[in-house]
Amino acid sequence: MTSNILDTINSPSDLRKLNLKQLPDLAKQLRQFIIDIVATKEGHLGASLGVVELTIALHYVFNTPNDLLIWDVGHQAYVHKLLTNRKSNFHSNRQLNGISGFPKRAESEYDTFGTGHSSTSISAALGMALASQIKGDFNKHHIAVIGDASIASGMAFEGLNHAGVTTANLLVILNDNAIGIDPSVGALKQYLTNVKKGTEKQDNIFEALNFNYSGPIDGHDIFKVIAELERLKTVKGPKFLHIITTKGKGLKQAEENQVVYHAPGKFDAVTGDLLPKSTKLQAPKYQDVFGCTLVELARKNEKIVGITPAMPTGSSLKFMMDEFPERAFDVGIAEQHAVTLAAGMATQGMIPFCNIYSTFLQRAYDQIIHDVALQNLPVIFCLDRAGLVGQDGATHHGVFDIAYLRCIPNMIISAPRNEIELRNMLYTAQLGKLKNPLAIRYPRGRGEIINWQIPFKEVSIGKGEQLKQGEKIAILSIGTMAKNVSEAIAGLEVSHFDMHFIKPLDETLLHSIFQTYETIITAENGTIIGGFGSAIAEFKVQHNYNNILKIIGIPDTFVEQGTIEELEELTGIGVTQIKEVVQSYLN
Ligand SMILES: Cc1ncc(C[n+]2csc(CCOP(=O)(O)OP(=O)(O)O)c2C)c(N)n1
Ligand SMILES: CC(=O)[C@@H](O)[C@H](O)COP(=O)(O)O
Ligand SMILES: [Mg+2]
Repeated sequence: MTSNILDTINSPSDLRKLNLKQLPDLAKQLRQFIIDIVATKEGHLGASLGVVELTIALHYVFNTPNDLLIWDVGHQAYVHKLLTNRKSNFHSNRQLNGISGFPKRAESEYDTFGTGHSSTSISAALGMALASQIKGDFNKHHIAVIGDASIASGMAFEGLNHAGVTTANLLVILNDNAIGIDPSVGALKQYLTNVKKGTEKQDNIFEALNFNYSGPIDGHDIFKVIAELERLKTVKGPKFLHIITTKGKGLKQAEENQVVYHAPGKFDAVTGDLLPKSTKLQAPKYQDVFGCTLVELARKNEKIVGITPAMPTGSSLKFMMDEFPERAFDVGIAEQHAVTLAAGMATQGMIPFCNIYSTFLQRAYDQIIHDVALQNLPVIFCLDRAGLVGQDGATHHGVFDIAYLRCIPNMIISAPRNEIELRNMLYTAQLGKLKNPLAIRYPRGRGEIINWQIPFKEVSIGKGEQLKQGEKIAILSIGTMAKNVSEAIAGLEVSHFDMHFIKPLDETLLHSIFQTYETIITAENGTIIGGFGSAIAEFKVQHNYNNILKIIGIPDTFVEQGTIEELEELTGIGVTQIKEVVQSYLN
């Protein structure tokens, strides 16, 4: 019976006391630890199982935290966290007041750079390496671990391009498991496949960029990885180590179903089987309302094209990709490219539905302005995961899109309050009457309507509606915040309006509201700064109204991880908090 080595390990200095022969057992124990925790606490499983040996080797060979290690995306950093003093509180991973699901500088000195969005590690590691050079610290190593999908993103190439003309002590480790969340795509994927097969005839592209390339080596052979890392420690300048791993390594189901086990939800730690899904009839996930509706529409409208930057499953664009592979594109982790690709298509009369999570669309901000809005091209941005997303935390909450889109001329910004409204907005967007870029924001998770696939109805752009009649106070909500509002004001003599659009505002309705009610409250699942409430405040000022105005939204702070209910309460947009605000104006 092998002793439990993991019990004796809390930090890399403990790890470095082990002899090589003990490391395979440690790897086994780390794998089981992660499986046991993620099986009940949920989280990202496959990626961490794929880098157990690599993570041990890195902390074994390099003098972390003096040597600086960055995990690209960081969803694969669970082993890293277990080996850097966070084993005892790893059960709090991704939970309110617990540890983050991604590396976070404030959490540990070993988390040298916060990640969560992909493809940042090379630039950050190069920045650290050049800083070390400037400071004359020539003994420090700077290591970026980046996956095969993440290295295909533009920003990663920008980092490689710069590093290749420096003498920085930088080691880029490509963790090549041939998959992102969904299978990786593109010419680089084909190139890497050929390199692994030994059939690549072209020059090595990383050597062509002046990197000292080594590999590909088996990323699960801990002795080989350690030996290669030891060798690379003595090599000067930018280095590139190509390792081959299996996502989900060590758990049969995770290896065989890598897409699902990227983040499987709860599962049986012993058998590896997913827990049975509830058989109760449930409202659909918003992503499925998007995915199924787009297929329905695409069957009748040949101009519809769908685009996703590496999230076919997460966005449910996979349904259209399956049925219309010639009109639905996974462009890889390339949000900037996705937006301008859509713009190009729109110039040719196509109707592009560009589906990008709210948080990931942040990466393509100039493309939205420069390539789409300035040319007033009718691109339809489907912002999934808009609002608080829950356990992914601060790097992933889609709370900035209202503010970052609202200031852009020509933009139309809609926020359907439920699944039927989302369907109708998608339907309206492809009628050919749209002359502007349109953003449709909707949340992560399920809606509330079981029978949502009903006949389409055209939406009147820029029009709001009254949902409830009351006196003195009017509460204006946007999007699915309507649900919290209607629960909060149940039984109260308060009027409730769903404004449907953040831009353009329904000014006719707003004038009537400001001329009828003393107090106006706004509610949104987005930042107070620059959001929907700010737009209403601007309207109030521009038209010299003196009504009382209270804005309910996400405060000016980064919101950590937790359940959506916990975070709504924490940020003041939960039912109880909204009710307290309303009642304070009723008394
Ligand atoms: C900018 C950005 N876009 C999309 C995502 C969503 N995402 C998280 S992990 C992932 C796939 C990463 O694949 P890879 O780099 O190969 O790492 P692996 O999971 O295989 O270890 C994607 C697309 C993200 N985190 N950041
Ligand atoms: C790590 C990462 O960025 C993605 O896996 C993200 O967590 C997906 O979010 P959803 O689970 O909302 O699709
Ligand atoms: Mg990968």
